[in-house]
Amino acid sequence: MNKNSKIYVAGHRGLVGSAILKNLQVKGYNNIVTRTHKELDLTNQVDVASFFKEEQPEYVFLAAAKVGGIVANNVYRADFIYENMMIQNNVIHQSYIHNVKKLLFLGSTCIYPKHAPQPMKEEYLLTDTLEYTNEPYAIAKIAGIKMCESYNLQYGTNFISVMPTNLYGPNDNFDLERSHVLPALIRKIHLAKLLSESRYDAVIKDLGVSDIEEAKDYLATFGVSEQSVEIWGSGKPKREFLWSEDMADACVFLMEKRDFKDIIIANAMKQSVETTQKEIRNTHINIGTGTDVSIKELAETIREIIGFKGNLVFNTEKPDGTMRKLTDVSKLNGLGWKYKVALSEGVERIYEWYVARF
Ligand SMILES: NC(=O)C1=CN([C@@H]2O[C@H](COP(=O)(O)OP(=O)(O)OC[C@H]3O[C@@H](n4cnc5c(N)ncnc54)[C@H](OP(=O)(O)O)[C@@H]3O)[C@@H](O)[C@H]2O)C=CC1
Ligand SMILES: C[C@H]1O[C@H](OP(=O)(O)OP(=O)(O)OC[C@H]2O[C@@H](n3cnc4c(=O)[nH]c(N)nc43)[C@H](O)[C@@H]2O)[C@@H](O)[C@@H](O)C1=O
Repeated sequence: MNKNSKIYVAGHRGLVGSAILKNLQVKGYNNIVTRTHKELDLTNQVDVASFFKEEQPEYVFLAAAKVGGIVANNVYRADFIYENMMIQNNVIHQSYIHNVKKLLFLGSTCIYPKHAPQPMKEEYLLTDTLEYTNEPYAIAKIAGIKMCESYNLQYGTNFISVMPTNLYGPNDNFDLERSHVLPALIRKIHLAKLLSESRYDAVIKDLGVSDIEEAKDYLATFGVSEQSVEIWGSGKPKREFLWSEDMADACVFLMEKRDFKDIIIANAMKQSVETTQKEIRNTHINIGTGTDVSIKELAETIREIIGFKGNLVFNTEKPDGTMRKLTDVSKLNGLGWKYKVALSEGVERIYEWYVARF
């Protein structure tokens, strides 16, 4: 990519897309194309084809997707599989039709088997069954990886796939039902603290309701009160969290440095056919920190940073999901990239961002 290359960032207002856009702008890329969801619905085949014909982007970051936490994935199963498959089919296929030089597809570590050995290496893909709560989303993501791989092999395209761990940062979704754990706990614990300090105007404003009784009733449905905050599940599952701006930096780094064709050619030159085929099946790359914490530890860190004195109550009626999904990041580290923002620093930053924003 050179600084004048035409780059399309799909999903540029989301958690990851907004961080990729910022990273590219800071690095001096000056020919970036974007469309909001309202301007271009990526599930619409005809509209996506017209967009590519009109704009002819040279590089594509595919950060638009239907995304949500464990309950959203479990409840809106049809939406997760349908929308994600439609978005990625349209964008990947049109990128091939319009000779896009390189595309970066974002998968997720939930593509790996529920009981994969830890830490999870790229080669564990498709070796066992998936976690059921997010199976439709994971199957869509696996189809995306295989689509990139298949187009590369059949048509000689240069489409690369990355598998990020759980992400958090500015422009995240803070919805109490549909979001991921980290933004959900930031908001729940923040609101509990405001209640405990009788800062009712701030609670009403945050929730957009008309009075404090309505706010308290609503929060009670999520187990939030001045004395305590409900944490879903047992608190025992472990998760690995990566700051979204580090994630964006890794994406731009890989887009600049990594080529599918080079990997294939290099491997074919030096290895047996069998090893080359194995490598072709594992061209996706994990993006993460390589360290994880339990949900209980995460909740305690957030409670301490926010300064809430109440209790954390674990609701085991809610799903735990995968007990552990730690990435093996040796491939990424070997290419020369490592994360910068530690979890405690990231939680402080996102809490500041949340308070300033809301
Ligand atoms: N967040 C996480 O922890 C993780 C995310 N990922 C992956 O990273 C990528 C980005 O996720 P993230 O930034 O968190 O998601 P967000 O929900 O924050 O952003 C998704 C973006 O996609 C846009 N979008 C969704 N549907 C459509 C559509 N039909 N047409 C056009 N635009 C659409 C959204 O627009 P709008 O808001 O207007 O609908 C939004 O800008 C996804 O592929 C996700 O699977 C992978 C692992 C972890
Ligand atoms: C990124 C990843 O995100 C999803 O997977 P997940 O990691 O299981 O997602 P999560 O962040 O929602 O939960 C992590 C853990 O935390 C617990 N937990 C506690 N209390 C709250 C809570 O209040 N909200 C949420 N959401 N979870 C909570 C929750 O019960 C679980 O044990 C995938 O569906 C898929 O989208 C995907 O790839």
